[in-house]
Amino acid sequence: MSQHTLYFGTRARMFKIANFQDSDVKRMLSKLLNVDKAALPKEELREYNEILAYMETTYSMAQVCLNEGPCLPLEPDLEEVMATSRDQKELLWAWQGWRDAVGRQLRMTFERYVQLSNKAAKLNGYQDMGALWRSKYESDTLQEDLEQLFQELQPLYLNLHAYVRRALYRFYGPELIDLRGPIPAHVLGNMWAQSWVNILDLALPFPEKPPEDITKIMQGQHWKPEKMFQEAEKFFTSMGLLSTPPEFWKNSMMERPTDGREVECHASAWDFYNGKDFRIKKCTEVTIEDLLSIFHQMGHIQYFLQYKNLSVIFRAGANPAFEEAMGSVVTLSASSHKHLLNRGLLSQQHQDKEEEVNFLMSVALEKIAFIPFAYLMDLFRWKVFDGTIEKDVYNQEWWNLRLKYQGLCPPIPRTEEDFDPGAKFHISASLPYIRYFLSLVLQFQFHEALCKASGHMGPLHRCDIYNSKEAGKLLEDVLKLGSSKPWPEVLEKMTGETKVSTKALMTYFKPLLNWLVTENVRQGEILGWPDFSCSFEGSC
Ligand SMILES: O=C(CCC(O)(O)[C@H](Cc1ccccc1)NC(=O)c1ccccc1)N[C@@H](Cc1ccccc1)C(=O)O
Ligand SMILES: [Zn+2]
Repeated sequence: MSQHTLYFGTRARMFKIANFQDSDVKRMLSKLLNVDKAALPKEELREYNEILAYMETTYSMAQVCLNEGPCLPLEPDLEEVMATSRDQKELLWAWQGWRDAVGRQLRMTFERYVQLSNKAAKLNGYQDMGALWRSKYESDTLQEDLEQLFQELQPLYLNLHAYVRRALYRFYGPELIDLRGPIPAHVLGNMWAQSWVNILDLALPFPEKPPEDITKIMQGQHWKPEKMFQEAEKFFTSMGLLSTPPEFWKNSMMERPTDGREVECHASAWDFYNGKDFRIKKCTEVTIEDLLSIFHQMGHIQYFLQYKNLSVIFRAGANPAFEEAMGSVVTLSASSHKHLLNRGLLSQQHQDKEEEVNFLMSVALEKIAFIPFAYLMDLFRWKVFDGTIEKDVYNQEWWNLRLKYQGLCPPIPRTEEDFDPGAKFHISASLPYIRYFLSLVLQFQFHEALCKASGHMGPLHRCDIYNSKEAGKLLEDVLKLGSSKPWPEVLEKMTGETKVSTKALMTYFKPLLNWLVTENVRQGEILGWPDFSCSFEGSC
């Protein structure tokens, strides 16, 4: 890949872009100029690839061993513990064990990774690797725009945080939860506290009206991974979009291999750039969470299929957030009560007002809780790359950001022997993350546009674009463009707007925000975490 990139990058450097008129040619040349890590001298490129391989292998092979007995991998075992255990000691065991097994091992390597990354970025004409990552968004106000989006979403997050803190206080008590302080990071139902949907049972607004357990229904109906993939594909073809070729079903890895092969289980979608071979790699479990994850991956595949006739250089999303948003926007319809009922995954016909608040809470625990996490992941790395965060304070600076943006703190004291950011896949795999923050806002903006195109009337959270050929056409026209046009033009084609806007997201969650504010006022909640000195024994 590096040889190919270098060959074309070197040739592109022989031309002066300003001398060309054709906007496509100018766009192609400017994209070809960035050769990423291939700019490194041979020896350093080899070292860099070894470092990348070591970090990703360490992550994918890591396990946490019980005193006497089996060792548990992250997927599905440790994630299952984090999702279902309500014993804070067991949660702490998994949380700490994972960070000891991965983060600690990567600390030194990560320091060398930063050096070589920045060297490669400089050889491509960028200040540091963070600048190179940000350049993919072709905007010189990216960081200010992101901060603005984050600020607009703060009221929603702060109200959710205060409400969930109260729910956890009710369950775990004052020795663990400080009602005026940050929340310990191990009791949110997820290894990185990036999604809180697994503690919905503790945070249900109307517990007397619990939602049906879709995972149980899927297992009761004997769903298998292949059927989950077919279900996701059917959503896209129902909109008149493209079906997957035979190679996809032959070459994808849909389950963790049982023949002893060690695989990287973090889900991913792959384009082999030959117009025929497209694959998903996922260690699928039969759960609703994995079904929605497969919708996300199938969104990547649909993008591959739609832009496969473009020049290779344009076979990418309009920007990295568009790539992530396409699958997630379909997930918004697929997870709606209307859709799940229609697909036989729910039996309860009618959803009353209170059940609707419960539903919106489950979506908020997934999507709103995610906002500050997705934002801080690259705030951290951009500061590491630009030298603001020096290597001897990596871990405390990570937790400063986790406190400032997420209102979390570590359940046990951390030191600079630890490297907690490394315990997240994307940091060990050198994968940028701001794309998911931007995708979160974009997917609601897209959802609103597609719902409008489908003729949907009524609240946004009841919209299901399944079977809508009009929505499919709108989506197809955008996906076909790949990265051949500047993304504001593509956004305008889809939504009529040229700027990313939180309006649609706020509209979607309006009924929940109203309920949350009323509830938090009734409880006299403090929004935020003024008591951030982690003095409580046991908590933080
Ligand atoms: O990481 C993912 C899903 C994996 C992926 O589809 O984004 C995957 C990441 C990856 C894995 C290995 C190599 C490269 C990228 N991205 C792709 O498969 C992908 C990305 C761009 C183009 C084509 C495919 N989601 C994020 C954020 C997220 C997204 C949606 C819901 C919840 C959470 C996470 O789990 O923290
Ligand atoms: Zn993705």
